[in-house]
Amino acid sequence: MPGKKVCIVGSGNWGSSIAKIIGHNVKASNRFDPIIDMWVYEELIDGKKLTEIINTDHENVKYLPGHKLPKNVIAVPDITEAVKGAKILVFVIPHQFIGKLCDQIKPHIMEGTIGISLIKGVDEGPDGLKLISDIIREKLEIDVSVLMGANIASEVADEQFCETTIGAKNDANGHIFKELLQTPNFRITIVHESDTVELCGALKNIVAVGAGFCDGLGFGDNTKAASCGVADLITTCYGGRNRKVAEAFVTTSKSIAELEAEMLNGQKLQGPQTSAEVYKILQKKNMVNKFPLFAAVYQICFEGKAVKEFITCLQNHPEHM
Ligand SMILES: NC(=O)C1=CN([C@@H]2O[C@H](COP(=O)(O)OP(=O)(O)OC[C@H]3O[C@@H](n4cnc5c(N)ncnc54)[C@H](O)[C@@H]3O)[C@@H](O)[C@H]2O)C=CC1
Ligand SMILES: O=C(CO)COP(=O)(O)O
Repeated sequence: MPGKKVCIVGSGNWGSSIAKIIGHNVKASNRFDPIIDMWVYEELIDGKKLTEIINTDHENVKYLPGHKLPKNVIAVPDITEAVKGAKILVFVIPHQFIGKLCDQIKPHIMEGTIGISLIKGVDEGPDGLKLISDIIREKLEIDVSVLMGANIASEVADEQFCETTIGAKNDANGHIFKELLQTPNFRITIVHESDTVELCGALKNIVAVGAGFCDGLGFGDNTKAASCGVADLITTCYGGRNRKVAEAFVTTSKSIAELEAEMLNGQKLQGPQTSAEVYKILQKKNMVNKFPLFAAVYQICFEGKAVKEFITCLQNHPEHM
């Protein structure tokens, strides 16, 4: 029986790192088709199409420069072409683009297709918070697992050791994804509580923005750790893009949007937007007071609250009263 075709939906910083892993792993297993299609949001780099550069030089020169992708990873600019015939879909795009993309993919979904989301973010549903995996699940009517962890893309691409978690409601599918994604330096644990895994991955980005504020304001380690938990939180609060841009927000007094464009060369922040989505949900549920850190990050990023008030917001936590 021929191996199942895999399509990677996305090709940013994390998408390209994951493509490196998947490209290698499919060669070692007859469960998968050895050719991988990777959907690339087309753009011109010095007048040349990014897909052509990737397919010729085997490097995503914009989003993961300095790393060669395996030659069996083929960049495809048309999403319908990329997903054609695929039974395994790996979603790895900034969360704000997922809804539209799923609508384009839907007519091409084959029976028995499964998906995994590596996307950190949330959306707002009619009853409150909506998981990105739920958007994919509902729009495409497929089983969706998630993968989240303390996984800064460039370090994974450098093959530095790290751990990650697959949340899989369907155990057998979780194991298929583990075979597709695990390497000696990218160790995977599978758990059933998929929603919890996804929620932690999404919400840590808001905390990372808070950590960047602390760095920008020159606070010490105790203060920064007051907003910090474990694993992905630690990583993101020291090494991530959300933290870096939030620090520059304090030291340059430019807007988050300006800094994102200036500092990230097309890469996208997930933290500020997640804080906005979460804030709206908390308001609807009358729960803003229970989440002072999330509320403060939102108000500083979007409502002009002075960043020097950041700690004041946290000092007034109801738990401390
Ligand atoms: N970069 C990292 O270290 C990690 C990222 N993640 C998560 O992975 C997800 C994807 O992030 P990255 O791969 O880092 O992306 P990125 O932030 O590096 O790149 C942005 C990507 O969005 C694409 N894009 C721009 N406009 C678009 C549009 N209108 N429609 C569709 N795509 C468009 C760009 O072509 C590019 O591929 C995010 O949810 C992020 O939180 C998770 C773990 C690590
Ligand atoms: O999710 C990440 C590390 O696990 C990357 O975080 P940033 O998007 O803040 O770089």
